Amino acid sequence: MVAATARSSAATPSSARAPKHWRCSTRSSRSTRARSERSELPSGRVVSEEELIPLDPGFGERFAREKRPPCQLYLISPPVLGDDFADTLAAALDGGPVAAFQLRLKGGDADVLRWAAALQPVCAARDVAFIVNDRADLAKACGADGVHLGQGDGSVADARALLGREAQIGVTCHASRHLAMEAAEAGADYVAFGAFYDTTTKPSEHRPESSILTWWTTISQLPCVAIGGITAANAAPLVAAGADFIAVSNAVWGDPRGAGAAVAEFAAVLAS
Ligand SMILES: Cc1ncc(COP(=O)(O)OP(=O)(O)O)c(N)n1
Ligand SMILES: Cc1nc(C(=O)O)sc1CCOP(=O)(O)O
Ligand SMILES: [Mg+2]
Repeated sequence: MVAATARSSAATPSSARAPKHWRCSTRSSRSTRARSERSELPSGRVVSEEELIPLDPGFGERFAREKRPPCQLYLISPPVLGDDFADTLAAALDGGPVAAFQLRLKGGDADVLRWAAALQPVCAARDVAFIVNDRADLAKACGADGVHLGQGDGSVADARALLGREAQIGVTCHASRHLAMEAAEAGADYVAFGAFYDTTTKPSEHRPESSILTWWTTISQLPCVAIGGITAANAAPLVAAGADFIAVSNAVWGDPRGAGAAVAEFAAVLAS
């Protein structure tokens, strides 16, 4: 995905590719389907199996996990961008290794396209994948490397048809193993779990345990992203649990020392 080998460039904006071995999804689609069955409680409420059988926090210790590339940083833009944000982004990306940057703006199309034009070259010059949030059509319009889709942002199939096989398509999966398996089967390039910690950037009622990352990396080669309230001080358990990427917004853009210093601190955590 956004990644280990993100190779974004101005000339070939869609060239951020996942290593081939990260592309295939789950090892066994048969077990995937079995695990995602749904049951009906006596009350009539339909629940997924995962709600009935919580994950054993020690799950990962009983399985050998394949070695994966080290965890990388995935930056999420602030919700509102100041006039000098292109410079702020450049400072952030120069602070340490960053795999991807997501443009996450909730204003109009014109705002997204204007900022994409300003920020994409900053990312491309540094080999950082440029991902557009929510909208495959806008990702296509600006030649982004990919799109991040929430559960209400359209299907992976439609985004793939529009953006092509090289595009990086990520899917929000909250705290749900079921959603992650569905996303993988639909052809996503990464699954995102969150929010792991309190965050004011995007209120979330979902609070996964870090063990969901361990579970995912045990059953799937597809990269997983951890998001939500992540700081340099609280990232380590998520990295240890298996996150392939940590996605961060406020801890970088809100750092009083500046975004570059914040990225450098994350780099130190990821290197340790
Ligand atoms: C990497 C990553 N993970 C999760 C999200 C959240 O997406 P979504 O649930 O659609 O919410 P919004 O960000 O659109 O408000 C994300 N953007 N990126
Ligand atoms: C955009 C987003 N999605 C989340 C999810 O749980 O899916 S949490 C989140 C906010 C991430 O920003 P910060 O690093 O400032 O908490
Ligand atoms: Mg969304």
